Amino acid sequence: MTSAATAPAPVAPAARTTDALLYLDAVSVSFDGFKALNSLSLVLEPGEMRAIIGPNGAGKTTMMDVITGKTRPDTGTVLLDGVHDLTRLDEAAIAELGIGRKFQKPTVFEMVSVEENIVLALAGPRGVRASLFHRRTPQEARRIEEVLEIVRLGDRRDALAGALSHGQKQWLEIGMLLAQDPTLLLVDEPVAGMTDAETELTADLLRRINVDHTVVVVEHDMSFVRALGVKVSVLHEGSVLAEGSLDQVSAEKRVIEVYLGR
Ligand SMILES: Nc1ncnc2c1ncn2[C@@H]1O[C@H](COP(=O)(O)OP(=O)(O)OP(=O)(O)O)[C@@H](O)[C@H]1O
Repeated sequence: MTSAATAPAPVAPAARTTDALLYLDAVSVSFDGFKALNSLSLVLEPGEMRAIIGPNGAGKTTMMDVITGKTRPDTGTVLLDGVHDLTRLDEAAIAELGIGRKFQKPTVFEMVSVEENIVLALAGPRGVRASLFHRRTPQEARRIEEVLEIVRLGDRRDALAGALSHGQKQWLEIGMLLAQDPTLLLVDEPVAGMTDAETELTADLLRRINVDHTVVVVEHDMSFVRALGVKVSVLHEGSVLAEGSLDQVSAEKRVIEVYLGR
């Protein structure tokens, strides 16, 4: 029998330690001794949109992998909403908490319509047949309309996703992410391969999404980052080299040396 003196202390609910939506502190990741992240610290306020830039190999993808649970850091703190320790959760649990990620290459269901792609994303794990044939609730129907409108694909709703342009496929995939209404959207190089006009529209689209979502965008295209008009973090060799407006970081000597001036 356990005596009162040795009984385990009651577990207190996790105390909120920061007001940040996303809090990374001193995060390091090594691959065979090479530090892909080297004591990276980054704080994202609720409702913020942040652009992440930096040369190839700076650690941008690895940072996204750590946030989504794909890669476990060797050391460091990663908190969502000040209470959820993301280093202890797997990818499914992190997605469940409301972190959605869009990879660089669009992965839409090409053989079904644009609208059906949104329906499938909205349904989550309900299964393809069940989601395409079940009767939509008014709330679901409203959400589908809203998402189609935000990603500017209302007039292509009946087109097969496979028939869309590259840019439209990217927007559709962003729409599929939005359908699940994540708290935090991570978007990896959304405008790579887009025309200038599509790039401009994508900046508008992300600004619209940022009205009610927190967003992190990794991108190399500086005209796009300028159009976003948000705070920028420059990564280099696995840590943050500079932070501020694009004009501020662009004026920093080290940033010009390692990235912008090349
Ligand atoms: N699984 C892995 N095994 C070994 N090395 C890795 C692994 N993943 C990333 N790296 C290395 O870690 C470093 C950071 O890579 P990462 O992909 O995070 O950079 P990045 O900033 O996203 O680059 P890019 O702009 O080219 O996408 C690179 O040197 C890369 O080769």
